Amino acid sequence: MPTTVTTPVLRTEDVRRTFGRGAGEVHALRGVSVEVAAGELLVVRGPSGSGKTTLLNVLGGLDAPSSGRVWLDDRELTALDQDEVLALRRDEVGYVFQSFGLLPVLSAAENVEVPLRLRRVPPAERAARVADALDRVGLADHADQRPYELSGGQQQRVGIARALVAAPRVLLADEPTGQLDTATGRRVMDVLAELVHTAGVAAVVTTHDPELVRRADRVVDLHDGATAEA
Ligand SMILES: Nc1ncnc2c1ncn2[C@@H]1O[C@H](COP(=O)(O)OP(=O)(O)OP(=O)(O)O)[C@@H](O)[C@H]1O
Repeated sequence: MPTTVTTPVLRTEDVRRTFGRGAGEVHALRGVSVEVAAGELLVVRGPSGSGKTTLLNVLGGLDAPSSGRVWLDDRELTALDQDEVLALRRDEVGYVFQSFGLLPVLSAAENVEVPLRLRRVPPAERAARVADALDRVGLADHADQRPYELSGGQQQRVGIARALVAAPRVLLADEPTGQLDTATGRRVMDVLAELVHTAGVAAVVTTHDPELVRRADRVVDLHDGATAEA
């Protein structure tokens, strides 16, 4: 039987993150080693204050660990300078935010288009990719509506389309269903999980929702900044 070797796209090695000093020191991450492969949905679960957001920030290059290393493919994020990390983030990482993070003056299509403009994709290609991304999240008929004209679940699906439109290697989502009612959150999570699998993106999603965990390929529990595989 041939064995399938899945090389991780994103990986941390003994990452520690300490905030403050002396008596006020907080050890947000205490030696976290995680990895996620292409097409894999890794859910990071943990109580409030366990270090989930800190871990996502470190994975996405928004924050640097106090020690340890982060790799995106064969590039060590923790060894790059700020401009290189910025470029990598722009080109290879998509984010989904708990509060959707859509620009209120832009239509759904224009919101989804933003990452393509940042990458200087030509207009005709932008239009085709935006239409395809909206179609994939089931919002082809809502392209011209502004965020306030959409439900919470629809807004988050726009957020997912925007995160994936530029075909990033990595998708990071911090409690993406945290602002949605349970049923809507689960439908949004179905869309997210399916797109992660079809797009082959390496995804890390934090959550409290036990149902969301069910859609994960792998679950890591975080407690006081330390991990245990569930
Ligand atoms: N910039 C910072 N300065 C000081 N302490 C911080 C900072 N960011 C996070 N922390 C602390 O690190 C710990 C982990 O925080 P983090 O936000 O990563 O937890 P979380 O699991 O995402 O929590 P929640 O589920 O409430 O969002 C907490 O004790 C928090 O107070």
